[in-house]
Amino acid sequence: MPENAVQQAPRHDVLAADSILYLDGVTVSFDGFKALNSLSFIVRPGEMRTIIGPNGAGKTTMMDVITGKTRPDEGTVLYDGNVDLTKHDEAAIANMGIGRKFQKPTVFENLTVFENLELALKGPRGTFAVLLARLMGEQRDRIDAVLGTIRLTDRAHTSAGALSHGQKQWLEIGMLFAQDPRFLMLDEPVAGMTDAETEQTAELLREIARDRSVLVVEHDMEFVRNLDCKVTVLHEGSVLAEGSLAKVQADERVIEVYLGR
Ligand SMILES: Nc1ncnc2c1ncn2[C@@H]1O[C@H](COP(=O)(O)OP(=O)(O)OP(=O)(O)O)[C@@H](O)[C@H]1O
Repeated sequence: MPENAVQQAPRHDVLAADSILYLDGVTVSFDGFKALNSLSFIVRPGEMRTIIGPNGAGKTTMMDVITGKTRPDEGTVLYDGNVDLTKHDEAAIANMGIGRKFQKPTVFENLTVFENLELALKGPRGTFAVLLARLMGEQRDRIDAVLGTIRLTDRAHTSAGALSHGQKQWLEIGMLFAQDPRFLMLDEPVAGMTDAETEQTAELLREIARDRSVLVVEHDMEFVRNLDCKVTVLHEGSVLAEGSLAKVQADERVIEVYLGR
């Protein structure tokens, strides 16, 4: 190579540099069927992103790849610009600050709201034994702050089992938020919520997203509109369209495979 030639950086180094999540050409096959088919998209630090798409588009598989539950057959999955997530297991990835909320709430019904948050704060996947340890003042303040964010301050000493479905979802979001993740993924957080709860959930997620990255998989278009962020449309394991909700809603291909049905 001539002495003054500029060496071309690999594409992913350039594009990944300013990303919290970078997927490039990610393929996952199940018995020859491609659940993800060269999936590529980028989430910037501090960004909130919604992922929409018909059933079977690959949304769950995508989250499984990010959290280390499923290994891709091909492709690049980088966190924070340079951490190759395909080389780490689920526990290590959770410890890096990637939180995932599954569709159904899994709070401890017999414990109070406060105790649930206390467990979440005492360490990932905390045990009951840690309840015996005294809370530091700082942790108490953190729980109080989280209670405010998830709109459950006045339910702090109610048992979680007595909460409405929507409030249980908020509590679980709070349990993840308490651990201060840098990147939070939520799977259909408003499924089964009332309209009022759905609206409040959009508000609380926008608050949470002020100082972290959030990725929301969702079908409820009114909720997606309220989140007011960039939307990525998945179809057959790849990105079909990306942009503002208005832009993807006007896309003929999106209407055909998803919205128009
Ligand atoms: N473990 C598996 N073995 C075989 N096929 C699978 C497996 N997991 C997912 N699939 C298939 O891969 C495709 C993508 O599934 P995935 O669950 O990721 O889609 P999705 O977008 O999350 O759908 P939904 O909105 O219904 O949850 C589907 O056709 C599904 O049947």
